[in-house]
Amino acid sequence: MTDAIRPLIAGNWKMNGLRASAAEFEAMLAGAAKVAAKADLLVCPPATLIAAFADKARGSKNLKVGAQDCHQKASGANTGDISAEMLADAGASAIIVGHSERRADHGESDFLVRAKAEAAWRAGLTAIVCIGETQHQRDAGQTLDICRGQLNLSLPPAATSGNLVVAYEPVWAIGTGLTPTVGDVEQVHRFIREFLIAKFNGEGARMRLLYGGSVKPSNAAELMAVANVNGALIGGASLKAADFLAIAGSYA
Ligand SMILES: O=C(CO)COP(=O)(O)O
Repeated sequence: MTDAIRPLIAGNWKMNGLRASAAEFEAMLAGAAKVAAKADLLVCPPATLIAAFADKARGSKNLKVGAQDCHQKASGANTGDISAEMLADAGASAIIVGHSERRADHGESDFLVRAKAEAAWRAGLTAIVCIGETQHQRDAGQTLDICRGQLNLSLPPAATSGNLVVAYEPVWAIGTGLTPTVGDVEQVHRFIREFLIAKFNGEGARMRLLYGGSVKPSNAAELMAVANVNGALIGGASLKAADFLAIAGSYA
């Protein structure tokens, strides 16, 4: 059943990119058509670049622009924050919520992540909810328990295959060059799929489930071929058009 799920290759630029990065984005846009038959592409630049990139991508069916975080409220006295409605207005089509860097650096709880996912939906956007264990938790054999807890508390009950993407990003694999074995990825993704089906029935069977953490052109084909891996959430390698498109090309 999962074979029918259309893959999503998403780039998370994190706190990287200036207006001059538009050239790199344009190269991604130009190359996107080649992989469009097999996968959807999403680039999540810093908030400062969303509107400019979304303007460039307007009308493109191949590549969309997303955001990396949002505030849970629509508007108000929240200095420095950006709402999902503002991101939608800037042209974003999806928002990453609950990235481990937000959970760790900004103390974001599962409850807040859930509220942010609901904020994305309120604005009509897809929520990409991130989960994953730390090295310490992995060493203690708690990987599946941690994932279960995060899934339980971070996913709102109204999740559908249209409004939710789940990204499994083991924290120890992010930016380290380390990746879990194919067997480990398969085990965790199967666990997540079973959780989603138990909670959301048929919708859970169709939700996109991304792997993230040190995905690069040299390991993408192997990771993307794992059962229940329906795409990737890519950090460092998504900053270069050649690498990002090569990863997406694993499906071509
Ligand atoms: O955190 C990530 C994507 O959200 C993964 O980052 P890297 O691909 O740089 O390991």
